[in-house]
Amino acid sequence: MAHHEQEDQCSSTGTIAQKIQYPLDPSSYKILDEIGVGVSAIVYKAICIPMDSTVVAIKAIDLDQSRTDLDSIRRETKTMSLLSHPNILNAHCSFSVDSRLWVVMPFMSCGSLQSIISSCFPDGLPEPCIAIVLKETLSALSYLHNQGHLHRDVKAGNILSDSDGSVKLADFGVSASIYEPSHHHHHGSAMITDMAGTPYWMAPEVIRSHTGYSFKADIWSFGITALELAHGRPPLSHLPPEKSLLMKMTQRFRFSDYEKTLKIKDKNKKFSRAFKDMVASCLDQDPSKRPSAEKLMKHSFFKNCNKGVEFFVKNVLHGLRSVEERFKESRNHVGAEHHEDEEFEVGSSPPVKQRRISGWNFNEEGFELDPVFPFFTTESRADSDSVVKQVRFGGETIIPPDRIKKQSESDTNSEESNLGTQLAVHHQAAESLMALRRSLDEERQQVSNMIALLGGEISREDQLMQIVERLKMELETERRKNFELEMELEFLKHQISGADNSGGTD
Ligand SMILES: Nc1ncnc2c1ncn2[C@@H]1O[C@H](COP(=O)(O)OP(=O)(O)OP(=O)(O)O)[C@@H](O)[C@H]1O
Repeated sequence: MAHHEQEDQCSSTGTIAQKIQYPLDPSSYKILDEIGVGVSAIVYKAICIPMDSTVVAIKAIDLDQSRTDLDSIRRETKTMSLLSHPNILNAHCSFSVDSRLWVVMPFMSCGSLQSIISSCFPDGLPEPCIAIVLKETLSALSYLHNQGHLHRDVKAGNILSDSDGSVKLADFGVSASIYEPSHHHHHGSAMITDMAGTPYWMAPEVIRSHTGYSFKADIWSFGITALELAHGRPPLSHLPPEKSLLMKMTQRFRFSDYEKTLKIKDKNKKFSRAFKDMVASCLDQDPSKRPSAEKLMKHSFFKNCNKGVEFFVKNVLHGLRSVEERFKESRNHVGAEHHEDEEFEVGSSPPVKQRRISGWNFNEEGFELDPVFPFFTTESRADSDSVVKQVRFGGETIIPPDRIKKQSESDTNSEESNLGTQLAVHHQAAESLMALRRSLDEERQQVSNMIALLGGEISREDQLMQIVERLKMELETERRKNFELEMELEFLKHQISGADNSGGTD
């Protein structure tokens, strides 16, 4: 039974009267296939029967999971329908069907850039194609910002593409207003104090939330999207999407550090200086230092992007299987290989377990950001001798193949004993760190003694410089190790609360 909550968005205003009005009842549409699943929505490919069977996409949003009322949605969709830009995907119409809101929109036959990457370019797109996609997206963002709107959920999953190479930014307003309804305007400028968007793409000030959300937060997400397109997934996506954890990480995120890791990790992958510079400017911790969308358009990366959409069509879209086929395949794939790779699954609720992704690793030698969670497992209860330690290789966490099976068995059978063992191992690690610190102190003392003995041969200034240098290095090492332990502890807490929750429901 359909309720026509959504009035005609188009005919009521003379300004866009030429826009075709799509029917507002579900019986006018025939659903053909499922093409995607979001957090609380399913996206279908459908035809609109009275409209010469035009192919459309219908996003069916579960209103029970939303915190807003239909009036706000209606207002938001109305605002949206007044916006018009070649790189913005406008919905045809929307109406409610039982507890779902159907948003009918043009069908973009290649789906989202996220779906393209996940099925065909797991390691990311070639730079000239990234430039094309980002340029089009930025043009949409610049328009939105100039009109006084924020997007609040910029990511590859919301950039859609058609087979002719057109690129459109989608999900403006609808999802944002539905999932995150309360907007507070401070001092006349648009500042939103609630959480919006998806954690990995969120700017640090948005995660901290009390400082508010402004246009510059969209620019941060744009920078993260650039990295997502370049490497197949956003930074930190191997961490559980808990905001508390991501807050700590994002605040420490420095693009320069991140870049160093990538150099070590992915030697064959070379990006231009202009690209890196553009991304770095978006990922400045200080929002006021990030460029506006308009200014970013003038960046040399976009100015020198001389390849047209044909290049994108030829190198990415050409020969791509249909979005529905890819979606089906990804679902089967996820079902079959779930135990091997627990990365983000299209169509599932956000993952609660640690995801073993080797693509993003911040913890190379001499590098501060390393949220690597050591993967320990046991063959027998709390027997520290039988603990299988992870083997770190080129920044990836590799579990010896013969251990994987045992590990997955023990994962399910003795999760608690694993946690116990992990805590014991962490305790040991903490102790060995203390021991290391003691031995460093001793060594420092010996060096001082030596210096005192050799006093006549090295100048006092040089001696002091040497000591300072050495202490600096030691401090850096300690800081890194402490950070590592802190992250591991967070992860363990996360696992323990996960185990508690699942224990409660059994
Ligand atoms: N208009 C469209 N035309 C073609 N495919 C679409 C369209 N809209 C969405 N899709 C496909 O459906 C998938 C899921 O879309 P949806 O907007 O629900 O999820 P999302 O943006 O990835 O996640 P979230 O729910 O967090 O916004 C997209 O990745 C895309 O491949």
